[in-house]
Amino acid sequence: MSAPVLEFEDAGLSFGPRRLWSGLSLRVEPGEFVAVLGANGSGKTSLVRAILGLQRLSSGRIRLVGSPPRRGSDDIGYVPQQRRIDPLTPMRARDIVGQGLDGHRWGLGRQAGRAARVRAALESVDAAAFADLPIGLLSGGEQQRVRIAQALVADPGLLLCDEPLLSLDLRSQRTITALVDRRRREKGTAVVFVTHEINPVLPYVDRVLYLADGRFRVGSVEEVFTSTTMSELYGVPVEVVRINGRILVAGIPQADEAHHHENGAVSGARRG
Ligand SMILES: Nc1ncnc2c1ncn2[C@@H]1O[C@H](COP(=O)(O)OP(=O)(O)OP(=O)(O)O)[C@@H](O)[C@H]1O
Repeated sequence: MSAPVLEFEDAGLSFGPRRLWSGLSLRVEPGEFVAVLGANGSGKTSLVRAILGLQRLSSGRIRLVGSPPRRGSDDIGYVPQQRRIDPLTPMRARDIVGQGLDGHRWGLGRQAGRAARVRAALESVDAAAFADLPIGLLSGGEQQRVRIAQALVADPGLLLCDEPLLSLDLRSQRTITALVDRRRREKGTAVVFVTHEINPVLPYVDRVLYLADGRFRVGSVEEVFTSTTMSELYGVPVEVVRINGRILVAGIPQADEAHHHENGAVSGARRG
């Protein structure tokens, strides 16, 4: 078996008396697509911060290509939560992608080599056509493709995405998820993809890490998205049904119908 790109060993994180998760063991292999789901406040972003070396664990350890996480690691391409960029931002798409090389081993190379890398990264997300456009003038979905190109330009072993689909329409969601899938298939890049909505990633996910109420479950979609597992995780009856290939989850405590259920799906929850 190949060495894991990312490994959690009996990892735990608590803030004071509040336990987000503990006893988490997980190996993410090259090319694997792992979706991280859970209610608001369940600890998804804290998990991302721990992988980035920005948050110390309370127990256990994380290994990234065999080493402890550290800030600015070459091994991670990070896509932060989607947010609109100011239309007046003067940078071009290619400048944004080039920032992904700053501080990396590729960043100091010849200018021609750098330009070729940036071009290849933009092509890999089908964004070459807007390389010279100001980033602020692109649509939300186009901006997100540029962010993914920035994350991939230094050729990391792990693509770490924190809710990259937020505020994107269904078509853009499909484009982004398909591009991420293509990358991991072609280059073996492992993917950890935080999302509150399983349906957009359903065709691609190998495993799910679902966080809830200090508990978690790791497994295939079929293993995690069952009424039994979800009811155990939340400690109340939760119903999971499949309709037309989509997963609907009903009964998560204090679900905020308005906040998280775009596309008609019910799979998130907001805890007050
Ligand atoms: N540095 C910190 N100190 C104390 N509590 C923290 C700290 N960071 C996060 N928390 C708490 O830990 C919990 C989990 O936060 P986190 O942002 O990881 O959740 P999340 O699953 O990403 O939520 P959301 O879906 O709303 O983004 C929250 O209750 C948060 O207030």
